[in-house]
Amino acid sequence: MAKKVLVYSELPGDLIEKLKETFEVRYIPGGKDISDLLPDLTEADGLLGSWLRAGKELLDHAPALKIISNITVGYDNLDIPLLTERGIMATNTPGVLDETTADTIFGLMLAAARRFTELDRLVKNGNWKAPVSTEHYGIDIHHKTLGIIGMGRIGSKIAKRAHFGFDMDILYHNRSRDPEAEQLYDAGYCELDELLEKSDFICLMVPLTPETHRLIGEREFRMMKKTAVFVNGSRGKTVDEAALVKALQEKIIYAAGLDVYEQEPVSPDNPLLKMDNVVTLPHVGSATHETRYAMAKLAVENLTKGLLGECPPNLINREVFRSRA
Ligand SMILES: NC(=O)C1=CN([C@@H]2O[C@H](COP(=O)(O)OP(=O)(O)OC[C@H]3O[C@@H](n4cnc5c(N)ncnc54)[C@H](OP(=O)(O)O)[C@@H]3O)[C@@H](O)[C@H]2O)C=CC1
Ligand SMILES: O=CC(=O)O
Repeated sequence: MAKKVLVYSELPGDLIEKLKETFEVRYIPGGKDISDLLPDLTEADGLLGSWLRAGKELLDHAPALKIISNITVGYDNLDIPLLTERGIMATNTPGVLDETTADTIFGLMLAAARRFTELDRLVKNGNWKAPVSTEHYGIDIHHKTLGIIGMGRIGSKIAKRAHFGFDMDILYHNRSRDPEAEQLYDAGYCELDELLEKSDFICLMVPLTPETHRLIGEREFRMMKKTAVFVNGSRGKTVDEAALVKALQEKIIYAAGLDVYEQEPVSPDNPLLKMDNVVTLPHVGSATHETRYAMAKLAVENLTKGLLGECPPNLINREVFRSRA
C-alpha cells in the first residue's frame, strides 16, 4: 500500500504530481494548525510544509508519522529531541537559499542606510517639493565595517557581497571559528561584545536555539555605535523586540532592517511599523520564484528518500536513521 503524505504548504504543481507517482497525497495548502490537518494527520506517514509547530500536541495526533520535511532551513518549529525520541526523521532545506537570502539581507542594509523606503514614501506622497537636503541624507555602506553574528552558510554569502562588492571590512562572531571566511573575505573573528562595539552594520544570522533566544537585548544595543544599522534576518526571537524599539526610538542606534519579528505576521500596532528609521519586510529572505522552487524540490527529495528507506540528504536527526539501519 502506498504511504500517505500530507502537504500543508503551497507546492508547485509538478512537484505535487511527482509525489503522487509514489505516494497517496493529501494536499491542504495554507494548513496552519492541527485542526486544519485532521483527520488526515492521524494517518500520515510523511508531513511536508513550512511553518507548522511540531511538538507533542501535533505528534500525539500523528501516530504513523515517519518523517517531517520542512521547506525551510531554520527548524526551530520542530521539537527535534521529541521527534528523535519517537523515531521520526526531520529534514530541512539548507544551501539552496543562501545567495537569495544574502541578497535580501543586503537589500535591507542598503535600504536602511540610504533610507529608501522612507524616501519612496516621500516621493509617492507628493512631498518631494525641492532638492533633498541634509535632512534626508543617508549613510554610506561601502568601506564601512560589517559585523556578522552567525557566519554560516548564509552569513558567508553576506560576507562575500560585502567584501567583494562594497569593500567592507568584515568582523564575525560564531561559537567556533570559520577559517574559510577568514581566508576568502579577510573576516576577523571576535567576541560578541567587540563586534557590537566596532561594527557600523550588524547582521544577525544565527539559528533560533535556547542559546540564541534574545541574544541581542538592551545591553547589546547600548554597546553598538549610535550610527549603527542593525539587520535581523534570522528569527524574531533572537532579539528582545521591546529593547529594539527603545533603541530605535531613543536613537541609541541609527536604523534597523527587519525581515523577522517576535510575532509573525506582525501585529499592525507594533511600534516598529511606525518608525521611519526601520525598514520592514514580511519574512521574505528566500522568497523568489527560483529559490522557493529549489527549496520545495529539495524538501520533496528529502521526504521521498526518507519514506523509501534511504537516508534523506538533509536529515537533521541522523540517529533516527542509524537506529533503523
Ligand atoms: N529571513 C529568512 O527568510 C531566512 C532566515 N533564515 C534563518 O537563518 C538561520 C541561519 O541559516 P544558515 O546560514 O543556513 O545556518 P548555518 O547553520 O549555516 O549558520 C548558522 C551560524 O550561526 C552560528 N551560531 C549558531 N549558534 C550560535 C550561537 N549560540 N552564538 C553564535 N553563533 C552561533 C553557527 O556557528 P557555530 O556553530 O560555530 O556557533 C553558524 O555559523 C536559519 O536557522 C534561519 O533561522 C534562513 C533562511 C532564510
Ligand atoms: O526563514 C526561512 C528559512 O528557510 O529558515
